[in-house]
Amino acid sequence: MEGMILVHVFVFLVALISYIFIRRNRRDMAKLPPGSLGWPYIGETLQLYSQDPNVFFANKQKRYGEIFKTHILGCPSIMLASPEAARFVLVTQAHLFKPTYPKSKENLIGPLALFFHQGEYHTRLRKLVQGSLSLDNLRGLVSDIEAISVSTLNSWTDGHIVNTFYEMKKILLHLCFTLVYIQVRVKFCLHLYVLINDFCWNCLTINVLSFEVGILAIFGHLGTSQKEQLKRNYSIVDKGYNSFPTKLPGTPFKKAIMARRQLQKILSELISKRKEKTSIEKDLLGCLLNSKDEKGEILSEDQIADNIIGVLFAAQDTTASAMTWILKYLHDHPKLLETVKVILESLRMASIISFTFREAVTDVEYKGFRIPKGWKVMPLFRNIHHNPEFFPNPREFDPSRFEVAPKPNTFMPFGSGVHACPGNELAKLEMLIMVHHLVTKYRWEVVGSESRIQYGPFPVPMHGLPARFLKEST
Ligand code: HEM
Repeated sequence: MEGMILVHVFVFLVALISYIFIRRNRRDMAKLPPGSLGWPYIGETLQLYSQDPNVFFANKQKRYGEIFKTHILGCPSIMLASPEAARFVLVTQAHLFKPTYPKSKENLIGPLALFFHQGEYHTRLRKLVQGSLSLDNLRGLVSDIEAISVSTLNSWTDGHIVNTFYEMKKILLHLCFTLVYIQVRVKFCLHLYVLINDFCWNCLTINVLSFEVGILAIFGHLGTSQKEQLKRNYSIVDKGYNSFPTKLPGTPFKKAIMARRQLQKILSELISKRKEKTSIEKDLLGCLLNSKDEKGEILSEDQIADNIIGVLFAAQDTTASAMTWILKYLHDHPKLLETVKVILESLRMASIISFTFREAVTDVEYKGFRIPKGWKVMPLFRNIHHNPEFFPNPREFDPSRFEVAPKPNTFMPFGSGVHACPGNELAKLEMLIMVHHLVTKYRWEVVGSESRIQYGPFPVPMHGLPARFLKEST
């Protein structure tokens, strides 16, 4: 009897060891995806910067297929250009990949902002942000958005040439103030584009009138000096965000760090003032201030500030860029007035967020390929949106393709999974209102025939789409 037990134990152990051995071997055997890691350390960074990044990725996909490796900005990376792979990283196996940003950007926005985190903290913050951007809350904003859009559009019609992108940003700045009670805008940057970007941000001077009205709508009556401080610091952070991250005195980055500190101070004062109020507001600041976790803990002031700045950062250039593209496509295809489809097709064509970043937190195997721990993983939204298998003649602007819903996971302008965009309804609302007023009451012509794109960091028609606007006589 004892002998039998020993034999069973022996057989079981042999089976177990073989299983572990085979599994490990299989994992070791799983190879890295095809592709080139380029030169030591610099990898393929130079190739990437010497051309349009979208061409770089598209050529790679042609050569290696839907999953390939490269090495950029000092990071070994794996690019994923199929809907299934994007879903794997962003949705089904999201816990195996963490969000990743350069430290310099993280510090400028605020390291406690939700998109740098995953797990419990992220879930808690996300609920609050989503709550403040709920359809119920947005309904209350419709008339504000309309008023802002109409007054901005009217201000364009005196015959001068408008830098469309820059003007769109003003609208959004305005709206953001209304939305979250704060004063900073930092661009939602995908760090590959940081050094590519030579777009001139100097043109950012916040429109005094809209700034004043926004401040009034948000804070009631603020002292002139406080308003001026907000305006000044806001534009400094904005300028420094995409500059080279050096702390040498006098550089735009160093100035941005200092401006960010100032904003923190101003925000802190505004938070204290809000705390003194007895009424409970439903906006983002209200949601963050009133939140308690299961232990009854409230959010710290830094957590609140970083997340307010973070939401603004995520909200502004993305929507301004999308609206500028919509204007361009509407201008190029004047007969297409079916607003919703035009917006969707513009989002597909422009693919504002061309890709996103994650980092593998452990060795991961995907379709027989190994994604080593610590490597960057990039789902390439643009490549998916421009794949003829999912969108025939992908370079053609054709809103009618949205008469039929796209196949699952092939259309992700707002991302997917736990970090998908909580502001997507607001963005769509803004775009709808803006386009509605534009096409019903205004006409415009694009000045010049520039077809190039600039990245700042999001794709925008060159020079921000200079255009002249006319109000239609009623
Ligand atoms: C056309 C406009 C917009 C586009 C194309 C866009 C796109 C995206 C995408 C693709 C992501 C996911 C990034 C990732 O997975 O790494 C994202 C995240 C985010 N977006 Fe947007 N967005 C837009 C407008 C907005 C607006 C208006 C807001 C807020 C008012 C906003 C707030 C956020 C936030 C807070 C996140 C991070 C969510 C998280 O990490 O859980 N976005 N956005």
